[in-house]
Amino acid sequence: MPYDALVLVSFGGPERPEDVIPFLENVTRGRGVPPERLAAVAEHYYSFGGVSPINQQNRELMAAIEADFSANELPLPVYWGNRNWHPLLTDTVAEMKADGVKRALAFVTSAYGGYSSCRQYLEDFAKARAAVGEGAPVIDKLRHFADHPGFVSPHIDAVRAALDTLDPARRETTRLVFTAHSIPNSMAMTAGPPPVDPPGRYVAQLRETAALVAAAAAPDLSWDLVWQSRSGPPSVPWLEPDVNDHLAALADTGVTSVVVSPIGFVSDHLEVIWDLDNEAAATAKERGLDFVRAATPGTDPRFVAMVRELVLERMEPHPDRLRLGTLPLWDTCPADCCTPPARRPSS
Ligand SMILES: CC1=C(CCC(=O)O)c2cc3nc(cc4[nH]c(cc5[nH]c(cc1n2)c(C)c5CCC(=O)O)c(CCC(=O)O)c4C)C(CCC(=O)O)=C3C
Ligand SMILES: [Fe+2]
Repeated sequence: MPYDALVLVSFGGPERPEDVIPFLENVTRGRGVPPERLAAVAEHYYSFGGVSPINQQNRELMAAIEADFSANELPLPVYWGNRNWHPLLTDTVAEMKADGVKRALAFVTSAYGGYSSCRQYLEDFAKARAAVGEGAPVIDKLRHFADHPGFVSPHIDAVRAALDTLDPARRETTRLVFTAHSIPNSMAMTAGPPPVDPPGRYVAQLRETAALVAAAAAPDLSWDLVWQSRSGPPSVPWLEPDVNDHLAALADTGVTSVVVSPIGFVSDHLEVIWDLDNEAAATAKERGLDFVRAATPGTDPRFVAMVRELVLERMEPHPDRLRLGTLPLWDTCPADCCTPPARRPSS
């Protein structure tokens, strides 16, 4: 077997109030995020006792992957490391080296292309390996899974289940609203291998996934793809419309009910439970919209099995790709894919 471990790599989040600010500093170092935005986001974390749910969700995902590997006789140990908070990827890579791991596959908890969602993770691998030095394992990232049935099917079922809670008499004025993390327009325009076709790989993949989920879950309903959790200085343009503005606009055109499906994410982390369950839900209420947020894959068995399928696929010489979409796909990103944004001096 050419690989001897799997490493789960994620964003990371604080689990104690005193870790919130150091975590936010790690996330935003050199990114030009204004202090007012940071202070506001710190409050979102404090309102949950300073505990982001993301680490516990990754512990559960890791346990589910281990159980699935073992049930399917795939003898790979599973590790977990984060970009921004403990367990930090560098410490994990050091542990992997100490355990004698030579060559690992990485499953990143982000389905799509783009700098923040893909290339920055490759940079995280390189930084961690450089810090560990001689003998650090090689780390190969598994492919984008935006259109993998193990990711799309749980989203389809979640949208169906959400729709089932809404008033069927209002079906004709019900709308599906898919959301993903906003990114700067400039980052969207460089997402993918050059020359990047507009609107960039991140947006193109999200549109394709949204279309797949909508077509299967509710072909009779209209849908939109909108953006959430905008960061950065107000002067820098990010993908729009924001989900809150969009909900208000929908209410003005006679929509009565919305299912909000966070297809940009794999679990109910803080961006989901604050920005949607709290903020977007409040916007909907203010505008008199019936609102229901669809679930994320989390530890859905199909999503967990997908990780194994991606690993096995990667070990095949001529892999048969399990996928529902048609956008170009590759195992190894070209070196000039998703160019990093210009760095801003840290404040
Ligand atoms: C594309 C994308 C994903 C999806 C792909 C992936 O999952 O990787 C994602 C996920 C997440 N983003 C998260 C949290 C944050 N993101 C921030 C800031 C930023 N995100 C960006 C993009 C993305 N972010 C960008 C371009 C910035 C500006 C700074 C920069 O240029 O890098 C900030 C700073 C404060 C602020 O919001 O301004 C925080 C706290 C959490 C953890 C939630 C938890 O704790 O449960 C998760 C999963
Ligand atoms: Fe983010």
